[in-house]
Amino acid sequence: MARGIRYFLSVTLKLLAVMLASVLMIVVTRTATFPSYQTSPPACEESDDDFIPADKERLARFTSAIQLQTVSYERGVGTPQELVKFSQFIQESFPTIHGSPMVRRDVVGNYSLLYRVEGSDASLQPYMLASHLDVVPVAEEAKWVAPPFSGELKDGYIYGRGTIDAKHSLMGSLEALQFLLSRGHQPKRTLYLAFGHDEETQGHFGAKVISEVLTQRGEKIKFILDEGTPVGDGLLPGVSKPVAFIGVAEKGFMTLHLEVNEEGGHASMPKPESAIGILSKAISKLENNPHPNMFGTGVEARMLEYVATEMTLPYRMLSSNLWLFSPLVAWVYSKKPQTNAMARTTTALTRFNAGVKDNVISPEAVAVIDHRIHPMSSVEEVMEFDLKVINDPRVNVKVKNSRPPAPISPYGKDSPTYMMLQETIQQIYPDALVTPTFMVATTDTGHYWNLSNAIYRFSPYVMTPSDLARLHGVNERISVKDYERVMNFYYHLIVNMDKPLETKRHGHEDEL
Ligand SMILES: CCCCCCCC/C=C\CCCCCCCC(=O)N[C@@H](CCCCN)C(=O)O
Ligand SMILES: [Zn+2]
Ligand SMILES: [Zn+2]
Repeated sequence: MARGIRYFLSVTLKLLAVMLASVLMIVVTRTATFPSYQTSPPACEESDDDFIPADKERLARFTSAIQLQTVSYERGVGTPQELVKFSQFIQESFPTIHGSPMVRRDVVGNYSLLYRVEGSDASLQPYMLASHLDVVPVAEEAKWVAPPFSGELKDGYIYGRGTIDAKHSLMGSLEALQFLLSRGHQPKRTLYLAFGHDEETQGHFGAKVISEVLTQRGEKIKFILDEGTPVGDGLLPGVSKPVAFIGVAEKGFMTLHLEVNEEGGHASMPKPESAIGILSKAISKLENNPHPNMFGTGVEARMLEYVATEMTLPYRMLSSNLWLFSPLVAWVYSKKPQTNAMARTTTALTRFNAGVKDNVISPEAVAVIDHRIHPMSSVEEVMEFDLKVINDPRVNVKVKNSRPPAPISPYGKDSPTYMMLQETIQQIYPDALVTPTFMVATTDTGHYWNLSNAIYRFSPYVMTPSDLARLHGVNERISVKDYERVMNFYYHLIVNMDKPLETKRHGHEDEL
């Protein structure tokens, strides 16, 4: 009997050893032979007169744009006078654009701007560059090193609300267009510039109306580029080179209104449970029960694979073997807010209101939850999960607002438009790696899904880990160098969009 057990154990151990050796071999082989998704930057044809310098005039225009306090507060509550001023300022600052017979300008939804620059080849589908005129309000003004609406230049940086979100792309694309038109350039492909005025409150009166206008015109758009993920410096562990993240998708969102109504009364005779207590328990359950970690099921995994060959060895091994290490990477990702946001549907408790007086038991308690929905999940799945977690019929849960995750736009070598974007990025950042990702925040592109199946979100400035907090936060800023890159990025993009969307180099047919 004992011999039998010994034999069984030794066979099992041998089998395990063979399995382990095989797994090890696969891991080593994949690490050594994993394909590279990076392409070498296109040859540099740049000359001095093929470059937009961040000179005094251009910087002054950008500063003036930052000084306009185009704040969006709540849906439908903004700063109309400032938006009108911004619109006038744009008209005065870019006379070549506004005087060109090729350009049609429409004010849409009262304050948003839609420009159409007529291309010479009507057989080509138009494309669209998008941004927004509005900004978020300023909090903690005392902590700013320069006044938040000053556009002040300090140590090579321009400070101010809107410098990175997102007046750089609005002004940068206008500068590029003005530069090209002033040299007599007519684009081959028709180009739209779309600037919503209420992106920060979901674009219901701006981008949504722009989309309706374009739909009425029967437009189908070749590709759309909006504000988005940046060129990260130190954002991706294991990669020392800068990484340009192209947002090929975007999380959905669901804003929930939670309400509890109970009997109020005199604070001297409380019941065991109050409206405040019941709601607190519900939201505490939501916070303690995060939505499932979905890392490895979507674009976030491709993001790592695209840069795997450029990573330091341990990271390279993990990223080229996600079939095995996905659970480990998922766990690591869950540890930091910015990576956790890529791994799961997030739950942010953003408002909590109750009570009117110290000695009155509040009959009502209200909270707001801001969920950002992972591209592999859905509005329905998130709601079902929450109701199960709360599991209390006294908590009334209503959806204030929601949007499903965005469809995933084509990416990689099979997508000529993505490759064109990649090459344009490399013209500005020759040392950068380029990888697809999804946006954890939302953009106006949520209103453009019916216009195009190729929607990208990218902002051509560099962001370090410590810059993350500047976004919607204190000391938002962009370097002069980066603003110069932004202008030149749009310049190259417009020029590149006049070349055939290619084709031989990537093995595809020319397409419209
Ligand atoms: C491994 C990490 C790799 C991550 C790489 C990306 C790092 C992310 C860095 C920057 C993202 C910049 C995003 C800027 C766009 C912000 C858009 C925005 O503010 N949207 C608002 C819309 C509000 C609508 C009303 N709820 C939002 O999402 O809240
Ligand atoms: Zn923005
Ligand atoms: Zn924003």
